Amino acid sequence: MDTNEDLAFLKSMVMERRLHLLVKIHAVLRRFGRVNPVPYRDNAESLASNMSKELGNGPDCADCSELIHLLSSPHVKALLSVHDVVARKTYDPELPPMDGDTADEESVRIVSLVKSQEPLGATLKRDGSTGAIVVARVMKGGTADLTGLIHEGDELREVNGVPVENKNPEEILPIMAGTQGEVTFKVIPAAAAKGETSANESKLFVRALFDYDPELDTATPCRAAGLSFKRGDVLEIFGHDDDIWWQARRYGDRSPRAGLIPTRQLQERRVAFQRPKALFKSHKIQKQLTENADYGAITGIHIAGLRRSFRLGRRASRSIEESRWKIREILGECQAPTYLEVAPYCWDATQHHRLVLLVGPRGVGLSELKRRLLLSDPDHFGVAVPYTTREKRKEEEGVEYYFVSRQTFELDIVNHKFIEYGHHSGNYYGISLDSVHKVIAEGKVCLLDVQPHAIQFLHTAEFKPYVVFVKPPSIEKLRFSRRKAKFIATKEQRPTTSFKEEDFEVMIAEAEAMDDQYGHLFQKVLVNCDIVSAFDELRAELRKLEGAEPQWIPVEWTAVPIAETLC
Ligand SMILES: Nc1ncnc2c1ncn2[C@@H]1O[C@H](COP(=O)(O)OP(=O)(O)OP(=O)(O)O)[C@@H](O)[C@H]1O
Repeated sequence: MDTNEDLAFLKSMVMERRLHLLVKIHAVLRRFGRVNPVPYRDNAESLASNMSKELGNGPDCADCSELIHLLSSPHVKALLSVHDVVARKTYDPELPPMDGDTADEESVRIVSLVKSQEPLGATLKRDGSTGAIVVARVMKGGTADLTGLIHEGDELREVNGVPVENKNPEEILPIMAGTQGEVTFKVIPAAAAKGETSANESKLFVRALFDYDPELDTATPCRAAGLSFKRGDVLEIFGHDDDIWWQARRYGDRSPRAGLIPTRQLQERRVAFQRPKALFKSHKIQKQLTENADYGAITGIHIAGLRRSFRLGRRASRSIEESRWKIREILGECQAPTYLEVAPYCWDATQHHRLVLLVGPRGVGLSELKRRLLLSDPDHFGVAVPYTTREKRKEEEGVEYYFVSRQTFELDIVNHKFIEYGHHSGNYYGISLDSVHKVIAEGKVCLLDVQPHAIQFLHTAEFKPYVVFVKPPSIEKLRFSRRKAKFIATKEQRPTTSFKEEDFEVMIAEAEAMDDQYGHLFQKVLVNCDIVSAFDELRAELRKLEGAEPQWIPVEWTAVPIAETLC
């Protein structure tokens, strides 16, 4: 028993008079079942009728009159009729033949539902053409749905004996509110209700890529029936044949009742209206990124993928993929972030690990978190070794860098081998897909910090990327937590410097811009305030990827092609 509401519902149910009568009938039937009585005859009804007639034709007598009166009472007649049915074991009802006049008559259904504190889970509307009150929606998992007695399109004639013709839907609610427990409806069933549809509905799970609050939605047909959700929530969708409103339930919610949410089409149309604003914002931020392209951070440790020169270089120029993404966005070709169809996925040891992508504004602590993960378990985590065209010093090939010629590097750029690349002090630096493949092939979790535009490039069934967005805390907490931290200085050789107020402001602005533009691609948002807690949280989150609990991943990543035969 979860809530007081459930208790109240159970109490009202066990106090129902009809339930008591049913229990009594059950007890009596069980008693008689044990005796196993055999019917003496199966025509008690006609026998009683004949007897009444004969007694009526006979002499007057008080006892005879009383018996005639008794046998002609509807209850006794009904009892004898039921007796005959049971004796003959002919339980299928025999319907009277339909004559021409009654064939077109409306069939009326009386439906009785037991009401708890919760709404019954159906929305009503007034039919524009007929003025009738009809059931607009039956919310999945609500009381009305669970009984199977009320269907979409049913026309309401009476509620608790009160006719509802010419009433507005809002006037009907008080009629129901006045009663405790049972609510009775007189309905004309919708034609569609005669066929069962819900059992065959296919299940659809989506991840919401935006926040939704029905209270703020002026277009919703019924605010009270709306379902609020946050970006990242997994939703189970029912009745997805409606173009405007879906019924949905948040996965893992205890309430079985579904709520209304905008459909993908509706949300895409809404986003299309907002797009020019988003574009303007992202351009502004992009300018900031370029102006501040020299920032980096110090790790003090020489692990591949954490080298300062690479990190400085990667920011100096935009990758080809970024340019493409930008162009697509400007042309409005990219899909509006609405819902992503997802399916449950469980990693097992026979598969490669998912790629872990860390994104965040400059200086937020991506390298620090990566470094701590590597040190915590070097056999489990790995980072992709970058490629460079600079001269090899006292380094080992493939440990800190792969050293390649300028010509090879440029060919690889043309062949889209780089996830990201950049220029620093006249040399190219870049992370190639080959480096990522190598780490994955070693059976390790590949940790990669990328600019967010690169996520799309890696969003494939092969990598199944798990994207962690590392964001800064409030500016006050940043000032306090970073007071001893050193930030990589510029390439003009100031080796290290402390964070300045301006760095914090840029960090927060960049984080907001990233969240606005790419937030729908993030699976985890990690606030890096205290480094120890942030690391622990990240470590725990990454452990979950290998746990028994299913992860929700895009459905196309799980699709196994079904072989077809040409005949
Ligand atoms: N939570 C934290 N508390 C205090 N110092 C931190 C925290 N997180 C990171 N730092 C420090 O801040 C500095 C910058 O961090 P880091 O180098 O990891 O940034 P980054 O996100 O990799 O950015 P970039 O790639 O631009 O260097 C480092 O000195 C790091 O040790």
